Amino acid sequence: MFARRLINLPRLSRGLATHAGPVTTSTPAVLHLKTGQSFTGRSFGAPISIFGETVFSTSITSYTESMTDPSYRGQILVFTTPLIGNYGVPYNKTAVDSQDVGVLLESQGVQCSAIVVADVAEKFSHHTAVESLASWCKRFGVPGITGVDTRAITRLLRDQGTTLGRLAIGSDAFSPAPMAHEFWNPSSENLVAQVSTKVPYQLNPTGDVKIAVLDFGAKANILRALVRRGAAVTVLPWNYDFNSIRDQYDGLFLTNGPGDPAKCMDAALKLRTTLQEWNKPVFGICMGHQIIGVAAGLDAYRMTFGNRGHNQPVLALATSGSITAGRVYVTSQNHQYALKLQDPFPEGWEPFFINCNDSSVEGIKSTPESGKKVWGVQFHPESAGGPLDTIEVRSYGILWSYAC
Ligand SMILES: NC(=O)CC[C@H](N)C(=O)O
Repeated sequence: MFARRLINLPRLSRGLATHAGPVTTSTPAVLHLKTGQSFTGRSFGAPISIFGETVFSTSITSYTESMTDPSYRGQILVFTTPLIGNYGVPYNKTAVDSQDVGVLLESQGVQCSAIVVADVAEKFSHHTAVESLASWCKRFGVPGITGVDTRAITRLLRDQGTTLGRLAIGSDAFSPAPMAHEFWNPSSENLVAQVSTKVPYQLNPTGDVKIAVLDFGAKANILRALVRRGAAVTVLPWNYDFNSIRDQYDGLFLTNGPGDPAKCMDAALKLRTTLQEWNKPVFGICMGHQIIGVAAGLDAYRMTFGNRGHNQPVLALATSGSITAGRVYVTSQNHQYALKLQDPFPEGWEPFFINCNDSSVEGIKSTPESGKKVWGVQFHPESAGGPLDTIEVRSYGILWSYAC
């Protein structure tokens, strides 16, 4: 597959590996926060003004993966790492066949609404790079602001919590900040319905284990991870009635996705029936984990500023598969909501991981006595980008448990 991917890369990708030249303009840009603060800088990317939910990520690398993750839909993403864009953007297409999801990054295009960086790289250099971060943003209609104090913005977001924002570009930058009621709130919409597949499709149909995937806004690497382990994958819209076809499958997977899990109650109620009546493996990541938790009887809540970055430590509370109770794993995360830790847990369920920084629930599983094989993790074991500590979670999630 690797060789095929190289063959399919266009010549362009090698010819333009390094670029020198200005990527910013002198066009002014202002980031307004609903809480009243404004930050003035310079514009890059698309010269358009937008609203969004302002969040910060502590990831040092993988801006391309983060920005193409559908879970960032509607968000103005502040990078705490000062220099962003220095390795450019790779060609985002791979071979299109039934075994490949067709993209190198996490989806076809940029998903976040805007980005905020201290210092956008004027030069980029990487052997896979075909364009600058600024030109990529421009092509996808995504504005950026550079030259702002991202440390100050991050401190505000940590203290005040995730805040609605507006990135005003060009002449809009000279207009007064919007009134509090004018800020658009992406969480008021069903973002999952916007990013989920509209029609079912298959990957690797000749695979030996048949997995149905409920798509809440899947990162491509989740689908790759299943296909590479030999699964025949059927991707279904987020609210598809899986119970009507479940007999055809060996396992069910629920993906990550943007926004408030409360917007996906329909899926959680259908899943409750699945969990009651079906004993095959079910596994979920991030939004998928939250939906499993809600279906199991737990509550989800909105965190103050969420967890976003590739350096989030989680403590395992149970031993299962390659995971050992008492060990800490470094994980990749991107979430604003979490499941409430309650005591006791609903019957048949137990906490699996807990966050070492804020004690939020990072994983749940069915108990051994329940006779079920159900797991959910709040973090991203598929690690694109991010550390590989929990990489095996994805195997035992469905395929390992099926094989055992
Ligand atoms: N990455 C995700 O799936 C995010 C889950 C959910 N939308 C949240 O923000 O908590």
